[in-house]
Amino acid sequence: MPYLRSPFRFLLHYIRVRPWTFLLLGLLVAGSSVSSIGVQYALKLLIDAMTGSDRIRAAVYTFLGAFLALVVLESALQRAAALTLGHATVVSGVDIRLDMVDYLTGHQMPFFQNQRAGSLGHRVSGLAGIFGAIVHRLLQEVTPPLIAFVGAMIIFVSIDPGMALVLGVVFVIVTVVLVVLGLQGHVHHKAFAEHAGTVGGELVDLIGNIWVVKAFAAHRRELSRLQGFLDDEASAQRRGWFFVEQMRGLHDLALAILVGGTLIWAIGRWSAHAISTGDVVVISTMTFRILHGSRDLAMALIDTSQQFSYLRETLDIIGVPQTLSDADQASRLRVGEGRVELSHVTFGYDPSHPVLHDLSLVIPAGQKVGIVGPSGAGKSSLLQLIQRFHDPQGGHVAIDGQDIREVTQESLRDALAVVPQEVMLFHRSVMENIRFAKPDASDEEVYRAAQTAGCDDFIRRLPHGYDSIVGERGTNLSGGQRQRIGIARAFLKNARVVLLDEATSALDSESELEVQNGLEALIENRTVIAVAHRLSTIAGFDRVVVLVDGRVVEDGPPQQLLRQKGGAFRQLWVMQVEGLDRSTGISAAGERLRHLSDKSREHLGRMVRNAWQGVTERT
Ligand SMILES: Nc1ncnc2c1ncn2[C@@H]1O[C@H](COP(=O)(O)OP(=O)(O)OP(=O)(O)O)[C@@H](O)[C@H]1O
Repeated sequence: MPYLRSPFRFLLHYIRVRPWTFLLLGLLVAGSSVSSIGVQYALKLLIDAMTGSDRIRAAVYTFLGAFLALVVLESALQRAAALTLGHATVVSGVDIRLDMVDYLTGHQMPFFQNQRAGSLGHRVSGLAGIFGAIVHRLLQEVTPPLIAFVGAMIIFVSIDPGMALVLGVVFVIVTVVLVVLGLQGHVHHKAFAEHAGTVGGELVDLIGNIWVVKAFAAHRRELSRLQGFLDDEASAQRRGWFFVEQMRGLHDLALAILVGGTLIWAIGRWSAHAISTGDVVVISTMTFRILHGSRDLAMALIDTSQQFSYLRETLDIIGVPQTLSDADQASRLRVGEGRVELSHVTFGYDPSHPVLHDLSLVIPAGQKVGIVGPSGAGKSSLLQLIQRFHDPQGGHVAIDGQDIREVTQESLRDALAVVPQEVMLFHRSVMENIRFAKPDASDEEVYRAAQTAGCDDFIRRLPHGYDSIVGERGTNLSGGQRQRIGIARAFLKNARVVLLDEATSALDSESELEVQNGLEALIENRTVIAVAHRLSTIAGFDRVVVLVDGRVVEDGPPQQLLRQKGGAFRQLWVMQVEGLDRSTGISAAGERLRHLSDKSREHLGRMVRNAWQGVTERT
């Protein structure tokens, strides 16, 4: 989106979305500022009519009427401007946040992994706030003093052009000096903003890791660490305030001297009968007004420049171009039987360090494939490529014969049901979380999905059954319960291709048995690609692919692979049957396999056999 590239374009974009509202707003603000000058001028005419030698009664009442009418008009226009401004910023704030979240969801997963979710959320809300603040400053604090200045100059020129020139120059000098000084103080505001950002980040981190804090009895330690950050923030804030107050004091002094000087001069001219009483009144009130306005103007300009820097910084983060967007001519994926093909796929998060090497796999529709291998072999990366969370640097992935880069990401993900290793749940009810897969599913369908996934019983035992709130990220549920809800959600989606990324990793043996039936129902008549550390999950699958360092080292039906003496799959199987748990067994095995990664595949196989010779012999 080009308007995310610069703060000006950003502002302009959201003004253009509602041109009439903002035009009306501009007219109302200008109208109320002009009326306020009219009020001053009507007052001058009124006083002149009252104090003039002829004292025409009718003229006095006419000017009084005009004065009162202008006072009412000014307030009415001001109120209308405030209401329109409120409306414009509120509705634009909704648009901005929706657009930003829409744009954010188009970023690749690493973008989110590299950012704190809390801070991104704050930035999205912050953008709406900044838009409102800038529009408010420009229309309520920059435009009125400028119009007042122009109006005052017109009145002063009609009274005394010399004085108009002097006051005009003074106004410009005072404003420029204040802006220059204010910008120097920018460094204090910047320092405060940075410290405030750090405190915010620390708080999010602390609360997000509250379990660790409690488990390590680190409550006092963390409080004193936080106190350090808060103290730094407080001193930066104090320096900023002190600076602003110094500026205000300086301005008040200049204001007193200038207004006093102007009045003395005006009264001198009035004594010499060069100007009227009304002129003296209008000169003094307008001088006071524009010099006061110069401070508001300077403050508003400084503030706006700071808001612009914050806007630029936020757009630099949120508005980075999306690296993985749909192709221009992308069509919807035409879902067929669910054939998945990876053809010569080479992929690395860092292209110079591939995690998958020239990998080819054809998975016919309806086949159930288990992907096994040591930790870091690239199993999850393979599933991510099928979901197109990344594009491979070489080769391609196709579903039902269509290259997934040529179909819309939405249609691709519609066609896949995924149960990840760590099931993410919204801070919503269980019902809403399961129904997320199919928003129009009836309650009955949700219950059925939950029963199939083996989670109906425990859900009904929750305090509010299906209406129970699962807590942020599902913290009110156990890991196994979350995973079963994840399976129910995938079941409800009813997609042709099912991806399981260690879907049973968080289940104990008892729960696993409960879920096994659910999983079997989920995968029935579907293409299944399952990453599994717990090999029992895939024992009944049609095929097992063993990945080591991003390469396929074995591929075949599990029974056949199990018969291969010294084969990698057999080694892994033996280790689990022998009772070695995942942390001591598979990971260690994985590490050992990984060290052999640079050897040829054949050599690797031989080394694997040797490495686990002892274990094999015991079988
Ligand atoms: N987002 C990422 N950015 C950079 N490197 C990554 C990222 N995700 C994974 N990797 C690296 O890619 C390699 C393969 O990781 P992957 O998660 O695919 O392995 P895996 O076989 O699924 O491992 P595990 O069984 O431990 O889950 C690892 O070296 C890992 O460190």
